[in-house]
Amino acid sequence: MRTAVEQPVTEAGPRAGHQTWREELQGRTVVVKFGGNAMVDDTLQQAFARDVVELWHAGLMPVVVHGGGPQISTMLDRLGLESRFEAGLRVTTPETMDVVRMVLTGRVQRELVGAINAHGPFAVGLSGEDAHTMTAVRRPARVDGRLVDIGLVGDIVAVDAGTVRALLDQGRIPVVSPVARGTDGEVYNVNADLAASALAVALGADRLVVLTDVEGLYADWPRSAEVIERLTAAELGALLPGLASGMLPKMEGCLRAVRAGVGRAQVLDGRVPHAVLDAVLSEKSPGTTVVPDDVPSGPPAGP
Ligand SMILES: Nc1ncnc2c1ncn2[C@@H]1O[C@H](COP(=O)(O)OP(=O)(O)O)[C@@H](O)[C@H]1O
Ligand SMILES: CC(=O)N[C@@H](CCC(=O)OP(=O)(O)O)C(=O)O
Repeated sequence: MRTAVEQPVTEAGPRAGHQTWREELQGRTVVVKFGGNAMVDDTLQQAFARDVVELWHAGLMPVVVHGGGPQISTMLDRLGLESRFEAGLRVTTPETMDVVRMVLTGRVQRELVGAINAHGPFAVGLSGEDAHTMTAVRRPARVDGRLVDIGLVGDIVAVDAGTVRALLDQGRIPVVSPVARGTDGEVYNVNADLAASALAVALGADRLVVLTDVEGLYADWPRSAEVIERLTAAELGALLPGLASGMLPKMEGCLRAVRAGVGRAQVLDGRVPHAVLDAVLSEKSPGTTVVPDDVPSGPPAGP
């Protein structure tokens, strides 16, 4: 059971149109992945921080997993190092890994923790490395049917959610960086969508919400901007091999989550102010929603 943090928040409160706040929201865990592309706009980052605090006030237990791909690329560029991706995953040399760790845990996570804590003593930042929260093994990328070595990129094989759960029980909002300890003693760079998915599964979360810089999964990207509003895990499984770039790990994360018991996974446009709040607290279901195979078709009801 969650205990209240000491300092009450005074400025955050219900937004108009959210009369659907209900008893059933109490105590639900929602893992929110905040993508690096949505983070480059400072106003959006402040709005996101406020939304997360509002979710907390509504009785939910939000957990944030952040990205930072563009921020890593900018820093690599400044240092004269190359940014290269295979199947949406960054090719990570030991030199790159130092920069990834520094930017994600040292800068992006700190900024987000600061933005949330402008509303009260809520956020506590941690890296997937801390207290064995995330353990990974080296993963290659699949490119044109071949497995390609991409260096220190990890796939999560174990999550110890104890520290995150303890923070939630204390009334905190954990902010987690997607860096993992390897079973071989190395430190691994983990795609943030896949890290959020693994954490959502380990926490038995009700929802995984992924904020990005497009409206959702486009059916025929880049030719058309028609968003797929809802699909089952089986339908997504069939589409997955045809997906490209950043959308591939994102949808792979959604698929893994709903297959492993998360109630639903949503990909939303993080450029829309308060997207996460509208998606979680109202019946509206923008973006793309992935549901388990046994959920009947039609608009999803409630959280
Ligand atoms: N089918 C698709 N639908 C939508 N976006 C797609 C699709 N395929 C590839 N993309 C690309 O994926 C990008 C989102 O992934 P990414 O850049 O990794 O974002 P984030 O930083 O939020 O994780 C979009 O901006 C778009 O360029
Ligand atoms: C292996 C891998 O690709 N890791 C990502 C980690 C950050 C991330 O995923 O950030 P976004 O969510 O903003 O894309 C990277 O190095 O860019």
